[in-house]
Amino acid sequence: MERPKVAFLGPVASYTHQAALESFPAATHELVPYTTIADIFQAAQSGAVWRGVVPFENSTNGSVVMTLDLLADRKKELKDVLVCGEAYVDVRHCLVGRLPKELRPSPDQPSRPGDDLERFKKIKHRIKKLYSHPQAWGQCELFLSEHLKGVERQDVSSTSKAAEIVAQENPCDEHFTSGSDITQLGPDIFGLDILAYGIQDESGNMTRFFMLKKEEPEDPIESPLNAAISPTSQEEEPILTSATMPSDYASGNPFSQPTFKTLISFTIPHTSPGALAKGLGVFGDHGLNLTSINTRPSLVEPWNYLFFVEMVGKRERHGRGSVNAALRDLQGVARTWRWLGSWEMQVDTAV
Ligand SMILES: O=C(O)C(=O)C[C@]1(C(=O)O)C=C[C@@H](O)C=C1
Repeated sequence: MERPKVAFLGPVASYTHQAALESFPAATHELVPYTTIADIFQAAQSGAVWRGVVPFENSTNGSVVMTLDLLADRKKELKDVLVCGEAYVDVRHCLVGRLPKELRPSPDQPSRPGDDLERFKKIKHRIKKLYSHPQAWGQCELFLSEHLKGVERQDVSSTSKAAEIVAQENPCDEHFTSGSDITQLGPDIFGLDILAYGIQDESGNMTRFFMLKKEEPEDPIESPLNAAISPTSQEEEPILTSATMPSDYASGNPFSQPTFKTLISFTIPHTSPGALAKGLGVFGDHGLNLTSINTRPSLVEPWNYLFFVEMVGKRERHGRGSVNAALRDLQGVARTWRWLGSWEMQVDTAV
């Protein structure tokens, strides 16, 4: 039987690949590498894949701007893409490259903690260029500024792409000029050596990933997509809700009800004083706990923004509940809004 396709940011061994493997086992899913986060959104929109996995935010370096910009969907080419899940992955960056033969640890000699750093100090002057995903630099700033200050950095589409380039540029130890950081899966796959383990600034460094899908008929009715909301569309919107789940999230109780999260984007009339406070106020009015807020330029007019809010709760097709009620109120104060999905919340392992 054909396995459902899942898109991830390739090549293999990126953190997005790791997140995809954790949520969609390779035995039952076909994991397909894509070059950019935009390609993954497009593959979800076109139905070329059943699910897509994209990074959303990192605990050290914050939001992944590319993902927010695609969720903003300014060209209205991704109108059916919804977030349908999340996953947390521990991100332990490794600097990889090629060690000279004499410094390569022998397989039968277990290496001791700190060995890698001692080795690294002997060869760091040979590193002339670093490659990585832009999001990763900000997670490793302390190590990079202490040991590799001033070394040229080149942004590439993923940490595994960086490792692939480094492997090609350094076919043998005599040609060791560049390094990249990558998951611990990477060095074996690309035939590279780990020059330094765990170079991220924060030991608890984590990235949260979103699972994307194309909207399905059983999903709640889509909101008027980034379009002006007229009073009639407010009445026509058939929002039927049920009570949102009681929130004992992160309790770890296996018998508790699953808890959901919802992502909404909206724009406000910027010249109207208090518009943003009113927009955010509707969620508080309905007892909804906001879990993240982001903004991106709307690109409709300079200094106008699109706001993203994430909350605990679920928009449902049938019944009455807090998220649906808040969305009804939001229609009265927002210029445009869009529901971007509701999904079962996962517990951050650091909690
Ligand atoms: O380059 C990768 O390995 C990715 O999966 C991308 C990405 C990101 O965009 O945040 C994912 C996790 C890490 O935080 C660094 C990079």
